[in-house]
Amino acid sequence: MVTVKSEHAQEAAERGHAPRPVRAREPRPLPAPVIALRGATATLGGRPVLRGIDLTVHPGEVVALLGANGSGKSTAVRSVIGQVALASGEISLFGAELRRFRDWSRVGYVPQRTTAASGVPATVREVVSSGRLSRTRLGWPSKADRAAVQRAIELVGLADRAKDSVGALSGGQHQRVLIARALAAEPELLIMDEPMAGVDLASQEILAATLREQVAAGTTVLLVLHELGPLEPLIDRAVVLRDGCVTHDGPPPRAVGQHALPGHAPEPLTDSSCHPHAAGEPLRTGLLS
Ligand SMILES: Nc1ncnc2c1ncn2[C@@H]1O[C@H](COP(=O)(O)OP(=O)(O)OP(=O)(O)O)[C@@H](O)[C@H]1O
Repeated sequence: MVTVKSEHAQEAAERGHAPRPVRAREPRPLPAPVIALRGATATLGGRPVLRGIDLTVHPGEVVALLGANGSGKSTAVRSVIGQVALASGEISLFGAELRRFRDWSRVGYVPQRTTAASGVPATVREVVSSGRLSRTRLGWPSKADRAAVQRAIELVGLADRAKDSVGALSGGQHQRVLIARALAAEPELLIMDEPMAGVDLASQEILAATLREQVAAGTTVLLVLHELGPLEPLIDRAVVLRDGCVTHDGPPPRAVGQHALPGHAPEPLTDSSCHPHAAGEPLRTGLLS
């Protein structure tokens, strides 16, 4: 075998240096998805609600989960945070199997419209502070903890209401408190179930600005939405559910006509199995005409 040395290699050899081997650069491993659901099925009240869902959310992505009433959106996100047990399938968070995942301070969750106070008198600051508990060390809030709570309150535009009882707030303001509570822990992943439900346009704009700031800081977001509204420009990808199955996973669909409005009629349960959405196939989500 004849070995041909390059001029450079020969020079190096003459100087007593071994030529540096030229190695092909190894592909960098992709970061683990922040959320990965594979083949998720769930049954509630004896009825299949999730029927084999695959859902992946990558670091820094903003993914909207869309679909008609009862299509399984809330159940899907509740399964991600361990509130609904799967009948089969797998879930991982930040690369860890859900049942081994302990680092909940990395996750902020805004549930579907509930009252933040649950009848207990509490101020806006107290409710928002409760979202910081997972980060609080030694049982007493540090200066950084207090600053994070104040920042979260300011982000949602409630600085002037911080000392007010949440019971005295409007529905939209309530929703902002819940969002601030989730932001107080400075989570890497924010999961929100219909954050815009019942929120007036002015509050929606505030929430959209808040979210824009989180996304710019690198937060990963999974949102359940009925309509894209002011959040549309932030959304990288939409996953559409229908009858517990994914019917679309890709660019956000354009909501048109009356189906773009909230409160549209649920779709009838017609399929008995999941059929992945084929490219070009019309989307039937209840959001679209
Ligand atoms: N705890 C429960 N027990 C029994 N059935 C349930 C329960 N929770 C939800 N369901 C049913 O599961 C199905 C999916 O509900 P889910 O709340 O996930 O839908 P969704 O897409 O979030 O709907 P919406 O847009 O109305 O919030 C619905 O038919 C609902 O009635």
